[in-house]
Amino acid sequence: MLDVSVQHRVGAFTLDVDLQTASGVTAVFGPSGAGKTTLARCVAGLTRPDTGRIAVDGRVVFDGDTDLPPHRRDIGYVFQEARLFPHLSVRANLMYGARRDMDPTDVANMLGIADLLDRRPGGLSGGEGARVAIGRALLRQPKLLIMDEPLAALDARRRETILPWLERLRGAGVPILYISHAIEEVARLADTLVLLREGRVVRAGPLTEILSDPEAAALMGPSQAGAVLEGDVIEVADGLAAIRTPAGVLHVAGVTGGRVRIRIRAEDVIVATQEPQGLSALNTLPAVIEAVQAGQGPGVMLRLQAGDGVLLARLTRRSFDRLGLGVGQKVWAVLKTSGVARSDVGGGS
Ligand SMILES: Nc1ncnc2c1ncn2[C@@H]1O[C@H](COP(=O)(O)OP(=O)(O)OP(=O)(O)O)[C@@H](O)[C@H]1O
Repeated sequence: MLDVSVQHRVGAFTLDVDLQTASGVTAVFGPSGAGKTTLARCVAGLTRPDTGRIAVDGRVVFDGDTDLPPHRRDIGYVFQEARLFPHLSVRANLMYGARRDMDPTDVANMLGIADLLDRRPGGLSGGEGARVAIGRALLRQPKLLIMDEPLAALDARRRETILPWLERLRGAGVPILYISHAIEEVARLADTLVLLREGRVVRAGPLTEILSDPEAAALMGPSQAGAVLEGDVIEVADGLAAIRTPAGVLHVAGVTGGRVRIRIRAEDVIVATQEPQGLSALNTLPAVIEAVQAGQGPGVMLRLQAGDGVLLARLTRRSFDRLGLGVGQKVWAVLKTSGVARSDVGGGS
């Protein structure tokens, strides 16, 4: 879908990236200053890299000879702020740059903005404005949609309301390059994860694989680490959903049905050497320690194989030593399930 090899220097910073993405959502994740926006701008044609080659859907948009302007690259770009035209209606904003014979109805329905078509952007909430901006980009029928921190300008509550719409976008078939430094967003939306640091790709691969890799967790910062499990709701009772995941059945509140993704933060996993009794936590899974990654600080990251699923657990070195833990040992993982996301899309695990 996207084939990028670019080198670009700005001031003291050098971007040097080789990246090939598949269909679906590719998240580019990294700390502030990693070069995420610079990469997105090079792909979109807003920044001209010093050297390199960029192909979108097999078509070269930049190399030594070619440098197509942004509007000829068949790329949609959604920025942090919606950047809507205040004097145009929502409908006219949506249709801006789209083929005249396009009908915005389907896209407006998908994004839940069909009732807003005759309004002006001035009266829209931040979340509504963001959805209009996404709809406008989609209506140009891009070969690639770049979303650069599209939720960063929204508060936590608005982010929460718009994420399900973005989850629906995953099913719309347009490949998405999703730039973010918010791991919760990335864990909910992405199929493929690219870790960018200091202008370079340090890891790239399937999201679930990278998020369950202790070495990648160390690169991302241990407080961000957490494996993602995908599963199906098999029953809902007392407000709790039973979800069948590869790691076992988990019970989670706030989920109604369908296929879901659950991010389990490494900090929310407690490890016990015996099956715990009389515990308030709902989710206890038998597991085997598969790998141990010692950090520079007081923490140790464990990779646990639970059934056919993988979990990460972060313990203090002191607890690790006290419990006499090691690779190959059978343990019990006790989960404080958090960060549960509803996802309509059967991404498979
Ligand atoms: N015009 C410029 N002149 C000098 N340095 C620049 C310029 N533009 C970007 N940089 C530097 O390039 C580096 C990468 O910036 P970039 O905006 O791509 O990072 P980012 O990963 O998107 O960060 P954030 O998450 O904070 O948006 C930063 O160190 C930034 O200061």
